[in-house]
Amino acid sequence: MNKIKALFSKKDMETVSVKEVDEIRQEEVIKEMVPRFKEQFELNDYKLLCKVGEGAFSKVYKAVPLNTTIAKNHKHVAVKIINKDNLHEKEQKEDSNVGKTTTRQQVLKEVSIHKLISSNCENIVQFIEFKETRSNYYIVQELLDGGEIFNEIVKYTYFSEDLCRHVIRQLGLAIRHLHSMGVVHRDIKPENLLFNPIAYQPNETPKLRKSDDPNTKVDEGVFIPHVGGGSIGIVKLADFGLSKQIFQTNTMTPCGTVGYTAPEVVKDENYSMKVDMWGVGCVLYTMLCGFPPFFDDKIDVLTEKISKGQYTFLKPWWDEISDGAKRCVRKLLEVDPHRRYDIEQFLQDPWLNSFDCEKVAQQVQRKKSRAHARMPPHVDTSLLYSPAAVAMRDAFDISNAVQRIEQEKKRNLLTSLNEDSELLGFTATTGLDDRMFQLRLNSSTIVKRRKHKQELLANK
Ligand SMILES: Nc1ncnc2c1ncn2[C@@H]1O[C@H](COP(=O)(O)OP(=O)(O)OP(=O)(O)O)[C@@H](O)[C@H]1O
Repeated sequence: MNKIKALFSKKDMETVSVKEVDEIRQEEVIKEMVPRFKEQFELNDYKLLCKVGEGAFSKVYKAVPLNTTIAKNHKHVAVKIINKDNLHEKEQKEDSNVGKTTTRQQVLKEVSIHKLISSNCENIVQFIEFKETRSNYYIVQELLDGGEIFNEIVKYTYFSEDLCRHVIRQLGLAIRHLHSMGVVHRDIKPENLLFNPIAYQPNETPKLRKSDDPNTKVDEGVFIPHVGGGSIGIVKLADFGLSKQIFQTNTMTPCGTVGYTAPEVVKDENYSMKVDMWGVGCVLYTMLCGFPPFFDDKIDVLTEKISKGQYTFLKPWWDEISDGAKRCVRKLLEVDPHRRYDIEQFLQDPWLNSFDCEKVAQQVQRKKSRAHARMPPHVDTSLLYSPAAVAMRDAFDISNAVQRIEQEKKRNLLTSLNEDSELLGFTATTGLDDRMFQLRLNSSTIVKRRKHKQELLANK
């Protein structure tokens, strides 16, 4: 209350605005709040409000800066907290997380790289400061209120080509900045793309593809060039835990998230900046159709598919996607890194530079009216709109993939076949190799993730 008294003593009653008093009150209330999280005890300069994310070794909180210099520029921030004890415990239990941030030196490396690259690029999450206490490391960064692009893919099932261009171009600009500083990210995935939200504008007539279930497809709304679509505005690249400054030298450290890892990495060959371009290809593919290019429950089969570049533009999901978009994906998912797009080539790609919302909208509208007539009668529409997106994170996370292999070994095949109600599966019906796109997604994994999301929301 002293601050309020001071304010009144400086100004006369009439000139003190309600807003000024409210702001001070809010500040005082926040300071007095009882800490809800154990991570708060050693952290004096920030008030943790709620958990906004979690990684293999960290928890990320939305927080209010109490230090006025930081509060001047940031009403809220994101504090990534890495607990030192958890880190060592996990390190011993999960040797599958090789290459992830583990030691103090690696945390400091993440910090120094993030610091180095976050200025002068609008598409990289801004670094604010680093703190270390007895129990934790704290990496303070700008808060991206929208959350992960991953969740938006799950929400809308896939993105329109306009929205894909909007997102992937911004990722491209972030990567150009990184690569120009000799830094390779090595973990490009939709979970590491965060965004600032914009107001959602519904479409008068929602656009549908023939693979959509009209009862459940959430429309992404109006796309506004250079502003965004859905509720996705500015997109920024996050998580520099696997980044490495390599300059001209090639690197051989295994890293990344299995499904998005480049062939030269899974084959243990020397690799370069081009691994990020493979990641861009995987993200673009996933945004365009709603499921990832490489998918398999068995890690060795998945690895084999990646190393051979075995992916397809599956029917019917890819039928309405333009040739330009497919060409761009092909140039990125090129097994030979020498033939793969580099960042400059990607940013000059004709499809990427062809904003044509009107034309696309008309085409979609025309196709929509024919959509149901063309739907093959044997295709179960309830399985078309990708449940794969919901399971993507699990499917691509190294530790989860390894866990699944273990579970699979334990599980008797017959029992698992009898658990029909627990398995969501679909097999495409074209002449292509079925194994390429047979997805068997364990619904319990989906349920677990949904529960986890509910807990996160409840904590907010
Ligand atoms: N600046 C931010 N603003 C908002 N949310 C964030 C921010 N940084 C991270 N998050 C959320 O926290 C999650 C985990 O953060 P991050 O990826 O940095 O942690 P990690 O431990 O390195 O994760 P991983 O296991 O993927 O390596 C992100 O996927 C995102 O949902």
